[in-house]
Amino acid sequence: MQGEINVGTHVWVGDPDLAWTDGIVVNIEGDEAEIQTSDGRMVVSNFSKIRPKDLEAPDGGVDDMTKLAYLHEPAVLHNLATRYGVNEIYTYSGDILIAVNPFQGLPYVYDACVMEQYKGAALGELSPHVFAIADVAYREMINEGKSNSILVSGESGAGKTETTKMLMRYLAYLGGHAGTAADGRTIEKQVLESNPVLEAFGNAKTVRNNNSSRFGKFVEIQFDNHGRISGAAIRTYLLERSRVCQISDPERNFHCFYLLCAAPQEEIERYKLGDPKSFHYLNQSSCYELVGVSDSHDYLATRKAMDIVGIKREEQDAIFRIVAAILHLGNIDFAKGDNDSSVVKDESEFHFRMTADLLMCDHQALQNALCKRVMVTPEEIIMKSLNPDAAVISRDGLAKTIYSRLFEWLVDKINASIGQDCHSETLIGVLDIYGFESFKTNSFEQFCINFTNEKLQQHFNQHVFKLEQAEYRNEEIYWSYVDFVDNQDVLDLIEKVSYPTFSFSVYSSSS
Ligand SMILES: Nc1ncnc2c1ncn2[C@@H]1O[C@H](COP(=O)(O)OP(=O)(O)OP(=O)(O)O)[C@@H](O)[C@H]1O
Repeated sequence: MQGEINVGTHVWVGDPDLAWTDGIVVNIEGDEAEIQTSDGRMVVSNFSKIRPKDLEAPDGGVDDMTKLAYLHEPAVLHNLATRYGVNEIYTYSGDILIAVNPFQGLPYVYDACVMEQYKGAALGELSPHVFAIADVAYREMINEGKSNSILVSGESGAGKTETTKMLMRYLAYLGGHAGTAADGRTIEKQVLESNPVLEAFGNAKTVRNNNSSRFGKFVEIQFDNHGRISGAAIRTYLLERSRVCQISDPERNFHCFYLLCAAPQEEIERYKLGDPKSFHYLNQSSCYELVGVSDSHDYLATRKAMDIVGIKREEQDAIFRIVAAILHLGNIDFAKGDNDSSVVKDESEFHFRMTADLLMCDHQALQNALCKRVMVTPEEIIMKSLNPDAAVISRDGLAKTIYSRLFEWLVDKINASIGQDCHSETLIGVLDIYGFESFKTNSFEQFCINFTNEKLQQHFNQHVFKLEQAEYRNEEIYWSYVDFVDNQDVLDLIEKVSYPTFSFSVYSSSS
């Protein structure tokens, strides 16, 4: 790189605030260059943070990164920023589509005329678009008779879920109107309409996104021999269970808790709810409301969406009964009993009774589940009393388990209502999954999320670098080897671990 850069060369130089800024090299000494930046500053930088700038790059950027003279970070970022400046949010990098979140409605980008234009157009014939990717997946499925998957990846708030919705809308447009539910609703409509229900129970406000999906989703759209949608299934992964009992400022718990606290008065009274501030699972953060969002409106909208996806009124009542039970459960505190055991504190008695009543379970059974641990050995079953701290862990374990089972039940219910086509031989899958996460404190959940992403990255590396380069080598084509970070060793370390076998199993009654 250093050889390409001389005094007078136009370059990009690393900048702590802007990531990269452009300028001209005015002096070189050893490993360092002095650069006059285009915003009038003089900076000195090591060559490792300097990249050559292509002066012939078109003013409006290029629609495919492979057309860039230099394919380095500042060139890629500059190209995306230039295009974003003229509302071009999509750019190709070969046959991969990069989407930059516009954070504003762009109806003209997604309307019916645009869908019609992309129908059957070859990739690259029209401007980069998410519809073009869906179109290729669909055409290849029809022409080659094989299933395809589209992977939507990116960090939180990047726009994965919105992109997934656009993909689904376009696939529904291409393959719509084959199977209909008994009441005349099409399968594709039911899949799209399941979004508000999944979002109410699986989404939450985070620091980066007011409506962040706290689960991964793989939607399978099944097609018949004529290329028409004949069934669908939604599979979910890695629900962030820990959020049920632990939230940090200024985040919120899953939306459904706040929706229920803003339900009509009659329901509030039925479930003995009230101000969200009075519930431990909600008041660990000072954020209760979202700007521009009405929880009471969204509660009614969620009920309506549940009607649409075929969840009966009595089932809906049962769902919200469980949501209310979890809120009461979180308010149960424990005092020290005899011999290092714990008992429910007197002031929590009301919440304890409400939890048992709403879960329709025996009071003593709930007390045991919270305050005792059952250990099963080959010889006997041992009941061990828990101290108050352990009982709190047990309580939170129960809340997380009930919530994640409720979520799984909802997904199963939606799937049963949409219906799968067991005769379908081809499908298009759309995977919308969290990107890499790295927080101040990382837990097992981050480990699972990052491991999944590392596996997906490896799949990408395998196809984009390894197989491609192997083919060049076989065909003796001259190319310059692309160096990339290969974390296969890390994956092997995790995946090939052999677990010791235990001679007895431990069963905790609450998890
Ligand atoms: N194509 C788009 N057009 C308009 N607005 C968009 C678009 N993509 C994203 N947004 C806006 O950005 C917000 C965040 O997007 P989205 O929820 O899709 O992100 P995400 O990558 O799925 O995040 P998370 O991983 O946290 O769930 C959306 O609520 C929407 O306001």
